[in-house]
Amino acid sequence: MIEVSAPGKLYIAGEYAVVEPGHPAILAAVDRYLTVALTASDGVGHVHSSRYGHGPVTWFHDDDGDSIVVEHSPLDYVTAAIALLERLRSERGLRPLYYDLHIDTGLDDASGRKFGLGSSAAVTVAVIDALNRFYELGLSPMERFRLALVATIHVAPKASGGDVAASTFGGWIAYTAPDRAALRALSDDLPVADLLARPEWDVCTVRRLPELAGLRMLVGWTGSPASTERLVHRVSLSQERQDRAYARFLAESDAAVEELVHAWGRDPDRVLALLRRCRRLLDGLGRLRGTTIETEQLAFLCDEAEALGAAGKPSGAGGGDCGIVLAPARVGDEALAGQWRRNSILPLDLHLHAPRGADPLAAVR
Ligand SMILES: Nc1ncnc2c1ncn2[C@@H]1O[C@H](COP(=O)(O)OP(=O)(O)O)[C@@H](O)[C@H]1O
Ligand SMILES: C[C@@](O)(CCOP(=O)(O)OP(=O)(O)O)CC(=O)O
Repeated sequence: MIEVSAPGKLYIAGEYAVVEPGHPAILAAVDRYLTVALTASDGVGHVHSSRYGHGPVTWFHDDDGDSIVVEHSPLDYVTAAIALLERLRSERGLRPLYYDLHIDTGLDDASGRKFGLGSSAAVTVAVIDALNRFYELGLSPMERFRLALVATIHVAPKASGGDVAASTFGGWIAYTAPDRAALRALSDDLPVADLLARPEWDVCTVRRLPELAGLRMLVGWTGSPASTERLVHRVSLSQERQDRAYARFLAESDAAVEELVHAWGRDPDRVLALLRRCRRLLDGLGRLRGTTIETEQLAFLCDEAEALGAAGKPSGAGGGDCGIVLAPARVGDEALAGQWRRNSILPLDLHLHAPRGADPLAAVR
């Protein structure tokens, strides 16, 4: 049996901007995991997961052995990852084999509450990792990341892949996305090995951030996001003014995130000031788009943090889910968590998932 696990993630800064190729975000991998156990099987493959309701997803090789057929499956990250790795396996002239996957997620809580810790990325990364070991493909971490991102954009074409990078590489990272639309357009026609080496990846960067100096991260969960429709408001600006404001958002986000990257391991006060700035940029984007990124609870979490001399921000798409706080030692956990509980914000006991083994990433200097 092969067993692998992949960590969840939290966005720290740069969300939304990161959807545009080449624009940076900072993420953390966190110590909650999704596990995939692979066992060899015969004649048919099964995927077992609580996510699939009553029965497993069933798949088998087609007659040529160069693609898989999935029975009764919704478009899905797991089968997208299997299909892509099986293509690569076939390109390498390796014999098709059968296996069962058992997926066990620790990213949601026992009662099924979804914390928004990036389960789709973790499951994709873990399946690629398991199949790499099973077929002994010898893929590097960067190749596994690229494969997981290509599988992801088969299901969610707009996803930036920041969560995929955090889950693959662990620790704190700075990330910029490739042009996913271009890669997706190429992905069915090119051999997988060629796709991984395309120039479209050049703008995609993953950099290693050092330990966070003088601050610690706290995470509060405000509940699952409300329906997007309820959070969408009418925007009265002309298209031209919206475009200009969006371009300004991107430029300001880039500047703040790059400064944050450089202050990260060095200057806690600067990190706090920049995180507060990122909070306001995100709120401004919400207003521009007519969506509520910073809900009342998230605003409360951020305001309380700022009042105590820390900094807080919605993490990810917003509209609910998690808020993060970076706090200096002088701000005690209980000061914040006590306030949170009175406002139905659940403190999550999450910490950084540090990268294991030799680090393939270039460090920020
Ligand atoms: N335990 C799991 N088993 C199988 N697939 C999973 C599992 N957890 C998540 N997924 C996949 O990821 C999708 C959830 O992705 P999404 O709604 O974007 O949430 P997240 O923000 O956690 O990534 C599910 O619909 C499913 O396809
Ligand atoms: C807006 C984003 O930049 C960040 C969204 O972060 P979340 O952590 O909220 O992600 P999901 O729950 O998977 O939708 C979109 C992106 O980067 O793809």
